[in-house]
Amino acid sequence: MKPVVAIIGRPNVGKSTLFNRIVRRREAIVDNLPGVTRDRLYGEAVWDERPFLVVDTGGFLSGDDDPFAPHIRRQVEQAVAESDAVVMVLDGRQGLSPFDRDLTLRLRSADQPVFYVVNKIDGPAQEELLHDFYALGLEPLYSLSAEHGYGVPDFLDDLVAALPAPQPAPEQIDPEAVRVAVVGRPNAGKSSLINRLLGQERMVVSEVAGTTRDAVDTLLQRQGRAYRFIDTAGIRRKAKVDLKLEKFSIIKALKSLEACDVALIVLDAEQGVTEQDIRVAGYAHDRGCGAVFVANKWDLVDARTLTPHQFTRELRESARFLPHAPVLTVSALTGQRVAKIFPLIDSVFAQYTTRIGTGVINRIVTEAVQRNEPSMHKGRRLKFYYTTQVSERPPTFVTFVNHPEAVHFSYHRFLLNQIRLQTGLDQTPLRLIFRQRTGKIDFANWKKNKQKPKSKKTRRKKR
Ligand SMILES: Nc1nc2c(ncn2[C@@H]2O[C@H](COP(=O)(O)OP(=O)(O)OP(=O)(O)O)[C@@H](O)[C@H]2O)c(=O)[nH]1
Ligand SMILES: Nc1nc2c(ncn2[C@@H]2O[C@H](COP(=O)(O)OP(=O)(O)OP(=O)(O)O)[C@@H](O)[C@H]2O)c(=O)[nH]1
Repeated sequence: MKPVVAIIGRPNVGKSTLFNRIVRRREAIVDNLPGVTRDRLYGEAVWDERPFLVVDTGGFLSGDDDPFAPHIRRQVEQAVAESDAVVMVLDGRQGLSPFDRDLTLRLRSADQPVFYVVNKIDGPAQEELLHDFYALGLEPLYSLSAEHGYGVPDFLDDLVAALPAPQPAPEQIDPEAVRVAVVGRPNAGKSSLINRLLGQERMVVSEVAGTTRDAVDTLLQRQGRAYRFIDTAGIRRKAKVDLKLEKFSIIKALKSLEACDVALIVLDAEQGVTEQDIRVAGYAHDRGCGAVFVANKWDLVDARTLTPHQFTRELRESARFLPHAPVLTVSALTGQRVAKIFPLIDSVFAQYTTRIGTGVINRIVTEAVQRNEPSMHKGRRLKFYYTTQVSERPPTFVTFVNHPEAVHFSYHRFLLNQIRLQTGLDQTPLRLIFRQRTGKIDFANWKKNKQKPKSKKTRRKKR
């Protein structure tokens, strides 16, 4: 699992510029489907072969919010508490503000490593702007230019060195259990739903140390199968004491999604589909986990004005990037249809972990290509040589092509839809990756070739 780095600081110091610089190289390649551009508060980054997630907390606030407003303080404090490292950005041109002093005092008691970054130092000549910051005794202090990149590599070297050691992938921690994340905006009914789910039948429920930092998971057995509800022990207890301190936490949601197989995305059906719901769904999409939309509070919906069918259509329209997530309308309050959730988790999980034999997938793609040939590329025909499943969670296929970069996204989508249709995998995300392959493939030795890629020299000879 990837560690999370939170970027904090007052408005306009350059948090989003720094964020973009850190994640830029990755962002361009993560999404290949159109219509998925969303306003992102977080991104994946890799430095020195260490992957991590970066969260731009500036996105939590609107531009002119008073930095001393209690809700903003709380957001920042929460971000600090939940991340694995904190980057506090300061403005080298504006100097220190009361807000900076206040925040740095609070950060002294943080458990995580804190990096102080003085931004807008666009070259060595400007280092003298740093005196004030040194005087405050901030350590470690980095001067850099997020805009131009000056000083950024050194800073990143130290940042990744301070991150916790990479954790084993969740499926290795707990190979038996289905890991479930329950996410959704505040007040959607997550805790009510969890309590209703866990109370619905005779189940052995226990709390275990979490798969994410500082979290306590809920473990349960149901009909001979184990489920791990990630970071939910706190949510359950909170409902009992009715303590409503916590607000929406993007970092918590991200971490739970990182660690899960199946996400229950809880919505408040009475409120309709909101932007925040779609944002949460977007995280699930990015993560590539299985997902189920749980439209809660259905008891409050007037059946004459909104049918489950209409609600589903509205949701599908807004979350087009998750067409495979089943939608279920429930009421945590009355228990209506809550019993259908576990069977849905099971069927999504089964698809999410499916393996399709090479012969089968290869035939599906070959036939699809024969039926609907791709357009030419620079006067040459695109050739699809061979398809195989390379991993599951989610099922991921690689197709070898003579010109991978020339496959149009609509053709990519066509092939994915064909795979969906022919395999019946309609409830899980699927991935299809195109790889370069020139000339004919040696089927018998394909596996061997994959492990030991041919040297450039022999490949050139083949052409
Ligand atoms: N000269 C200089 N300007 C910078 C640098 N980094 C950011 N800026 C400028 O500072 C301004 C604010 O940058 P943002 O990245 O939007 O700041 P932010 O902290 O995300 O702001 P909020 O979204 O309001 O929280 C922009 O006009 C940037 O162009 C830098 O390294 N040098
Ligand atoms: N009518 C009705 N009310 C519900 C239902 N589920 C939850 N509620 C109410 O909605 C409110 C929020 O429920 P919670 O379970 O605390 O929601 P949550 O998503 O855990 O909230 P946060 O802690 O803010 O994230 C409470 O007043 C619940 O009683 C439901 O199915 N029907």
